[in-house]
Amino acid sequence: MRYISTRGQAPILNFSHTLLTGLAEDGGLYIPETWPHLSHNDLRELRKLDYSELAAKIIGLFTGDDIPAPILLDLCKQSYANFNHKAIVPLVQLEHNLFVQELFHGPTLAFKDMAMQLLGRLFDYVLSQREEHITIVGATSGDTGSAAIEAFKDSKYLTVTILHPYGRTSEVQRRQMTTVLSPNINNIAIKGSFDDCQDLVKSMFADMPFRKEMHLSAINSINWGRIAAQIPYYIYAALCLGAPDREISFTVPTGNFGNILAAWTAKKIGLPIRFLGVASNHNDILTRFLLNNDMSIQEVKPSLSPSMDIQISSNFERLLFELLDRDAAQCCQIMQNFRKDGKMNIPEQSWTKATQNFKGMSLNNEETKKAITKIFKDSLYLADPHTAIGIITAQKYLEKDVPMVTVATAHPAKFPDAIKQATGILPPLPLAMADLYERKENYQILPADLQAIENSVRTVAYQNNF
Ligand SMILES: Cc1ncc(COP(=O)(O)O)c(C=O)c1O
Ligand SMILES: N[C@@H](CCOP(=O)(O)O)C(=O)O
Repeated sequence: MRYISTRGQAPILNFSHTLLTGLAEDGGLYIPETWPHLSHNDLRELRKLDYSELAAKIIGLFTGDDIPAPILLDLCKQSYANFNHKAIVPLVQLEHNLFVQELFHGPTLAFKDMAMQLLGRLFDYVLSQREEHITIVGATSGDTGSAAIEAFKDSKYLTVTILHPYGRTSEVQRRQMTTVLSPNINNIAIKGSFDDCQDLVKSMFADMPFRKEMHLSAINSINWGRIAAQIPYYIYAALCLGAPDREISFTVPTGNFGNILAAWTAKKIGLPIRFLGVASNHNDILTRFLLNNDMSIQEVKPSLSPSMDIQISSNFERLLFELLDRDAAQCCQIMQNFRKDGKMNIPEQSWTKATQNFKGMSLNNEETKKAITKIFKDSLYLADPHTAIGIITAQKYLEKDVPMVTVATAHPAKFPDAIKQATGILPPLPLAMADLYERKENYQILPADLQAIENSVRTVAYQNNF
C-alpha cells in the first residue's frame, strides 16, 4: 500500500513511513494511492469476527506488507484489552432504527482511544524495528491530547508535546493531560484557540530544519494512521445491524473532520452507507458549506462541546482531493487560497458531490442543553454535549427503512458542568480517575509564538536523551 500527498509534491511513501512522517512535506495530507475494496461477500465474512479481529483485518488493508498480519492482530488485541466494555464499541438503541455506538470505553473516555491505543503500539513497533527516536507534536481541543498522552507516556522511543487552547477545554480534559508527569510528556497551554494550536503544529512541520533535527511526527488525524484505526467501528456497527444486506447511515459529532472521514472511507471501500450526518456546534463552518457552499472562516467561539470548537477542519482536504477527482494541483491552489482569503472556493460540481454523501446540522449552546435534557427524558440516555448534537442530527434525518447510528464520542463525565446544567445530574468519573481533581498538574502557558514552542519541544526532547 502506497500513500500520496493531496498536494502532489511530496514523496510517495509506504505505511510505516507515512505513520512516521505525519504531515506531507508539501503541506498536504497523505492518502492511499488506490482504495482497497471489500465485496459484499468479504463483508459478510467479517461478521464472525470480534472487534479486535475485525480491526486487524480492516487496518491491515491500509498497512499492507509493512506490519505482518499476526503482529497487527496482536497489537489490536492488546489495544482493546483494557477497554471497560466487553463489546469494546457497544450499540445502544434509543428508538426505532436509531442507535448510539459508544466509542468512549477506553482509558481516557473518548473515541480518540480507539485509534490512539493502537497508534502508541504501532509507533513503538516501527521505531523498535528501525532503532529510531522521534518527536511527536500535537494539537488538541481536549480529547486527542489526553488519549495521546495516555497511549505514549511509557514509550522510550519518543517525546510528546501537546498544545491545548488555554482555558478552552473542560477541567477533566485538561487534568487528564496535565496530571501525567512522565518525563517524555510536555503540555503547553496556548493563549488562543484550537485552530491556533493546529497552525503552530503545521508551522513546526513547515520549518524544515527543525522538522529534520527533531524527526517530527504527528498524532492528530492529519496522520493517516489515525484515520485507518477509526474505520473499523463503522464497519462493525453496520455488520451488527444487517450490512451489507441493508444500508446504514451515521451521524458524527464533527470538528477536525477525521472521524467522519473514516466513515466516508468505510463507504469508499465498500460499506453500503446511505449518508453521513455532520453534527456541529455554533462553530458551524461545515454546516454552512453543506447548505450553501459557504466555507468561510469565522472566529472560533467557545461552546459547551469544546472538542468541536474548530473552524479549519484539517481532514476536509482529503475529501476535497477526492471531490476534485484527485487533481492535486487544484487541491493545493484551493487550500492555499483558503488560508490567504479565509474562504474556500469549491467548484459547483464538487460541492454537489459532497451534498450527495453528507448532510449537516449545527446546534448552539441553548439547543445543546435542551438536546441533552430531551434525550435523557425520552430515552433515559445521558449523552455528552457532542453526542447530543449527533443524536439530534440523527433524529432530523432519520429514515423509516434505514438504521441510523450516532457515534458517541465522549463519556458524559468529561463534561460534568454541561450535563449538570441540562439534567441536574453530576455524572461520576470512573473509579480509576476518581482522584483526578487531587492529582498534581504540570504545564506551561505560552503565547502562540512558534519560536517559544519550538524551544520547549527541543528542550524536552534533549532532556530525554533524544
Ligand atoms: C468528544 C469529541 N467529539 C467530536 C470530536 C470531533 O471529531 P473530529 O475532529 O474527528 O471531527 C472530537 C474531537 O476530535 C471530540 O473529542
Ligand atoms: N477534537 C480534537 C481536535 C483534534 O482532532 P484530531 O482528530 O485531528 O486529533 C481534540 O479533542 O483534540
